[in-house]
Amino acid sequence: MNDKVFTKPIKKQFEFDEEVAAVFDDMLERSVPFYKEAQKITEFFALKNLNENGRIYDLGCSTASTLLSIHRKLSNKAELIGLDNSEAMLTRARKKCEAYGADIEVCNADILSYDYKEADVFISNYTLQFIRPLVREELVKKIAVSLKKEGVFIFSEKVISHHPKLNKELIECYYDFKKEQGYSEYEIMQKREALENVLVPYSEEENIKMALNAGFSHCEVLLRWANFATFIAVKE
Ligand SMILES: Nc1ncnc2c1ncn2[C@@H]1O[C@H](C[S@+](CC[C@H]([NH3+])C(=O)[O-])CC(=O)[O-])[C@@H](O)[C@H]1O
Ligand SMILES: O=C(O)C(=O)Cc1ccccc1
Repeated sequence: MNDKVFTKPIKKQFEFDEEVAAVFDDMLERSVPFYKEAQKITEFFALKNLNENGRIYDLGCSTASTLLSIHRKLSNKAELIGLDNSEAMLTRARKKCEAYGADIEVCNADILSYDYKEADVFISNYTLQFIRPLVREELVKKIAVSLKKEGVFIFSEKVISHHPKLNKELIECYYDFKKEQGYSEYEIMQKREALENVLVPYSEEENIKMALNAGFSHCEVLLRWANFATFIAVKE
């Protein structure tokens, strides 16, 4: 279904409710530049770092698109676990997994309080940005602790620049992208307002610092387009 969520006046802050979940795959593909490329690069590095009988967690899995793309390429036995706290998203995730006959576990859980088992790979695409900064750092520490030695954490985020002029231009560049995707100026402004204080982006440097502070030995960018980036953090 096509995303028309912000064509009418908004009454509340942005939420991952039934209305958003129903159009979510279209919303993401039209709202995140190079979404499919970010998914492909996530899939590549996830598979490279997954051992036989290993485990991958996807935090904020939404409709399970990323885990399904990994599942399609999987040649060894592994446990794929998707976590999300929106039942509306998980209903769609389960339907898709069933349709593809994919053995993926999807759980309704808060990624902040979940009791993680040891894993080879953690993924969290466009989700940390919705976690309050103070607890965001704690979550990344928890991920680092739960990873095996040499395990990786792949995450994607909307990013800001601390150079005011450049930041303004990055946002302008992104709004041009959204217009090209068929969103009207009204929809763009409505969504911007709904996301205020809900989506809190860090800069590229702040994301890398956060990973290093959390115990990762290395973190770098795999892909960046204007204000969207995909990172990989490695645990030694
Ligand atoms: N505390 C939380 N606990 C669990 N889930 C949460 C929490 N907070 C938010 N979520 C969930 O995180 C997801 C973020 S969307 C991820 C896209 C996906 N990764 C993709 O690549 O297709 C990103 C976006 O919409 O920009 C939503 O499904 C929320 O319900
Ligand atoms: O659409 C936007 O304005 C964004 O910042 C990206 C996004 C994509 C999907 C849900 C929330 C934010």
